[in-house]
Amino acid sequence: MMNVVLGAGISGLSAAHYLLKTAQKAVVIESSGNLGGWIRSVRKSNIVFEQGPHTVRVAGDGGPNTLALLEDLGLEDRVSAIKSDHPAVKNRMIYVNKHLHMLPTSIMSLLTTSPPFSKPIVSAIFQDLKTPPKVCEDESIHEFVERRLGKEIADYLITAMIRGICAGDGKEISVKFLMKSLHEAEQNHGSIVKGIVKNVLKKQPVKPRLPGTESSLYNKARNEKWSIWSLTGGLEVLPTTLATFIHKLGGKINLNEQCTEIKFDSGKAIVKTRSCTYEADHVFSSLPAYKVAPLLQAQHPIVARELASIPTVSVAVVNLQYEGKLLSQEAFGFLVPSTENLALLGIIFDSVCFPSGDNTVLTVMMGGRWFTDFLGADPSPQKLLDMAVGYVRDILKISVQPQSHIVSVLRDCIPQYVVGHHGRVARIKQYINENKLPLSLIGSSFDGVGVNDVILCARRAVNNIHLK
Ligand SMILES: Cc1cc2nc3c(=O)[nH]c(=O)nc-3n(C[C@H](O)[C@H](O)[C@H](O)COP(=O)(O)OP(=O)(O)OC[C@H]3O[C@@H](n4cnc5c(N)ncnc54)[C@H](O)[C@@H]3O)c2cc1C
Ligand SMILES: C=Cc1c2[nH]c(c1C)Cc1[nH]c(c(CCC(=O)O)c1C)Cc1[nH]c(c(C)c1CCC(=O)O)Cc1[nH]c(c(C)c1C=C)C2
Repeated sequence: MMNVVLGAGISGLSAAHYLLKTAQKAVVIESSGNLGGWIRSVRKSNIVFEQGPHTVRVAGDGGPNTLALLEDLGLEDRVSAIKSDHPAVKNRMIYVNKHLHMLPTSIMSLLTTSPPFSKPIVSAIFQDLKTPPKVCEDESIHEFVERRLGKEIADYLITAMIRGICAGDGKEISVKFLMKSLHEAEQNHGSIVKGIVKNVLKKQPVKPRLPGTESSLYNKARNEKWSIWSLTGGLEVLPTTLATFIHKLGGKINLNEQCTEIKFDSGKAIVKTRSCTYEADHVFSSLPAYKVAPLLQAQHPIVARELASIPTVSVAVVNLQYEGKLLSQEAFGFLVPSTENLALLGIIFDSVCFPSGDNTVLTVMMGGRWFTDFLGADPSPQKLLDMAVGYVRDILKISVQPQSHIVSVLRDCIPQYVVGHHGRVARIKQYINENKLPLSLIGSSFDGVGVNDVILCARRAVNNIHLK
């Protein structure tokens, strides 16, 4: 079987790897001159600055799968793990009313009142139990949490979390993005608490693990209680190592080649680029939905319209390095809820997460859903640097100038799973199935925005064409 994979980000490279491992052929077509898509690690002054993802989670459906991939690639010794008792895991803060507040983590802290909350978090349980259910297919995560758990939790916790995962607005993002099971609990049992209790009492069948996702590395991660990890040299080591394996297994990666059209004829796919036409048995597209839409427009305008309506947001990322240990809090970083009305989304304390010598390393993230409102259409690197340094000075009280910095604008880097997203994705998949198109849509626009999600999605897509 000849397969064309569009995009050499982590999804496209993973799909090619899985295809080649099952003795299929794969050619990867990438429009830019780089591997890894949004995974970008830049070494400067002997420090690795991450412009995209910083860490990957061990937990969740995709966690074991990614660790199995690392083991397959021989990257076990490069893993830099952060255990669950590390301050970067335990301590997360939010910035509210011009102050940083540690989020409650222990049972005790849930029982006591601590600012910015006016009641103990545990009181949300009573609100949930006394609130009648609202029957609905989907709604915003803010609306759901405000109704069931209270306005403060929705305003402070939920909007911050949504900014820290998809740089989006909690009032637009679907409840199913992060709280699918809690939404189902309300729909099926009338409240979150009742749903959770019923599920605990009803013996849940053990979810079978996807074959091939077992690994000694995951067992080690479990035994040693890893929570998140990165790689020595930066996360970009993962896509570059994948590319080496793809070449070794006989696959091809064509950089600087942009796909311009996909057509289907007699069960085959015709993929056009500016310089070439490829005939393939199957196409795996890992491009963001808004970039796949025009490629399908001529032959499949209905699905193209659905794809084009999955929005994205841009994020300005400013990496900063200061001499000396200047942070007064040991934490992963802090997030800014939407209530604060700031361009700043949050700051990651990289030097708390990973050893960085006698330096303070920070990543300032700005814009997201509010990019043009606060930063304008095309902010200059100097403006973004000044804003980032200003936030660090005002909030973290670090008033010296950074020794080095990198400013980047990540255009349309994170898809937004707005209310109705899951229905839209189901319709797109149904269209592809009904029309028997030899096409798999993978990447972060559809079934999860994290690194684990997109690698797992690539694996499932490759497994699925085997079954057809
Ligand atoms: C700022 C930021 C922080 C993040 N932090 C985390 C984190 O901490 N943890 C985590 O798990 N995840 C994080 N993520 C998410 C993670 O980075 C993404 O899920 C992942 O990188 C998406 O990979 P992908 O391969 O699906 O897409 P992409 O990386 O977008 O790759 C798609 C590729 O397709 C190419 N392409 C586009 N158009 C064409 C065309 N017409 N023809 C050929 N090629 C084309 C692009 O150049 C690109 O290389 C973060 C993302 C961002 C932006
Ligand atoms: C401020 C902006 C952003 C920060 N990180 C991201 C953005 C847009 C992107 C991102 N972060 C996470 C993921 C998903 C990973 C997954 O689901 O596997 C993505 C796409 C992980 C994450 N980061 C934070 C949280 C609460 C999560 C969810 C999972 C987890 O608990 O690890 C918090 C957080 N992100 C940022 C900051 C400054 C911050 C908190 C202090 C930056």
